Amino acid sequence: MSTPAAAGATEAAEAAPIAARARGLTKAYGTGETTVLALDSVDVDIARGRFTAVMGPSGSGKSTLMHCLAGLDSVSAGQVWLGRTEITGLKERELTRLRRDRVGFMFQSFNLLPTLDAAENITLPMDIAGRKPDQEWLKRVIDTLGLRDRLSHRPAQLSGGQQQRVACARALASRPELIFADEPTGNLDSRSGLEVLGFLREAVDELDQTVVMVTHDPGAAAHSDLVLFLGDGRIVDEMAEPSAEAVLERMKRFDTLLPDAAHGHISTPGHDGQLPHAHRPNEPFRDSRPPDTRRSDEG
Ligand SMILES: Nc1ncnc2c1ncn2[C@@H]1O[C@H](COP(=O)(O)OP(=O)(O)OP(=O)(O)O)[C@@H](O)[C@H]1O
Repeated sequence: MSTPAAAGATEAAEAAPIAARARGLTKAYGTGETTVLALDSVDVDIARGRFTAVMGPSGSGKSTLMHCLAGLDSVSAGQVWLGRTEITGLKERELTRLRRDRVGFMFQSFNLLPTLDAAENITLPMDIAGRKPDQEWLKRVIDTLGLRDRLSHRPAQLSGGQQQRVACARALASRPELIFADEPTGNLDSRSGLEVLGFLREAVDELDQTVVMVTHDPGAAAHSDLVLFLGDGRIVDEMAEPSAEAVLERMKRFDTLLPDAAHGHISTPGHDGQLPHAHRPNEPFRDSRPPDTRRSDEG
């Protein structure tokens, strides 16, 4: 199903296993004087089998980047590939099929259907696609997430953490090439959030899945292999093997100076010296564990 343009990227994709790639990705909202440049010529490679976190101040373009990489939003300029398939230029029907077959999504709001029980919610995307779940895989996902005795419960009968675990299982059920998680722990208490992060980590380490997670939380980002930092619609930095402390320190730098290369000057961000969302009173993860123990208490 590759387009001719995607065929050109095939060799590169084979040389370096990437799950998603963007080149010159630009996204503008609105027109004329009200135009907002949400993404400004972003080049990014999402490595296969890795856990990538996307961080940055509020309005820096995190969600837009995720939506464009996932084919949920159109781009204004540039190219995006999912695996070897160039998705920019695909028709909506092709995009829908591609998302359904190859991408898993987890959102802060869970997006579970209230009339279906947990088991039905987990397999819904596959049912819609007319695909039979791999029962062995499904069993593993359900057991790892501790959902075995909750399968017949509807969302209203589940706690927030359990609902998010169902959403996590749904994202994983079809063994997608790439899982996008948008603030997956945002609505969870500390313990449930750690569980979900632990499972995403395990999905990468044990099940060879690829995860891209947008988060405001340095502690959550510390579960990733690589943090991409967005500022003003550009990737301004990255950090491998992050610790919560190092991510927090990097985020603090957004509070003082933001390079505004597009306009050739340094500007201050438009908020009041607070980390965007990172100082939320209910923020569950930051500094909660020493970096050297961050993977041992999960699973
Ligand atoms: N549908 C839209 N129409 C107009 N502007 C938009 C739209 N969606 C996003 N934007 C603007 O694009 C910029 C990037 O938004 P985006 O939601 O990607 O940022 P973010 O980093 O995810 O922010 P947050 O951390 O607050 O969720 C912002 O200036 C935002 O106001």
